[in-house]
Amino acid sequence: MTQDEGMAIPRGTAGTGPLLVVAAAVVRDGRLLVVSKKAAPEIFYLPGGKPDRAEGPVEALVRELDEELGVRPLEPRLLAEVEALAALEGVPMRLTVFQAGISREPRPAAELADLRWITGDEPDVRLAPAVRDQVLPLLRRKGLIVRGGCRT
Ligand SMILES: Nc1nc2c([nH]c(=O)n2[C@H]2C[C@H](O)[C@@H](COP(=O)(O)OP(=O)(O)OP(=O)(O)O)O2)c(=O)[nH]1
Repeated sequence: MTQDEGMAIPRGTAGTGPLLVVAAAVVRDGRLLVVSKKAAPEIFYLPGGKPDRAEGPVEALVRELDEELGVRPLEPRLLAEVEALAALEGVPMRLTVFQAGISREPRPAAELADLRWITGDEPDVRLAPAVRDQVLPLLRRKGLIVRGGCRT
């Protein structure tokens, strides 16, 4: 084994520090787009994932949204940097959230178990802690997510 192989750096980390993840907050008609993956179908969170090595955050966002939903993010703008435990790995995570539109109706890839547009009040949707405790409250404070959604 070479030294490089022995010290392989996991995707989404710089070797130390939190797991780095980028994700999109896509809001339509007062509802937030969340997905679940077949690996953990009971947990919903924002579409996105771990940047590949040397990939910038927006670059990673573009790739992940294409892979997961077959869409392009429109006018992505930084919404928040959130620190929480990663829903799947259970390790410290830094989630960079971009608010964005999407270029077309999402087409969920095979790795996804489900896709929902939520207000956060759905009793059957269990959200990742970062989304439940930080992203959703922020979007509510901004008036973007409303109870019951909105029709406009
Ligand atoms: N995409 C995303 N991941 C989140 C959110 N909240 C949260 O805890 N996570 C966690 C779930 C996982 O532990 C980790 C991201 O994993 P992932 O499975 O989405 O990443 P990935 O697409 O790069 O997947 P992989 O290549 O490792 O299979 O971050 C969120 O809102 N969006």
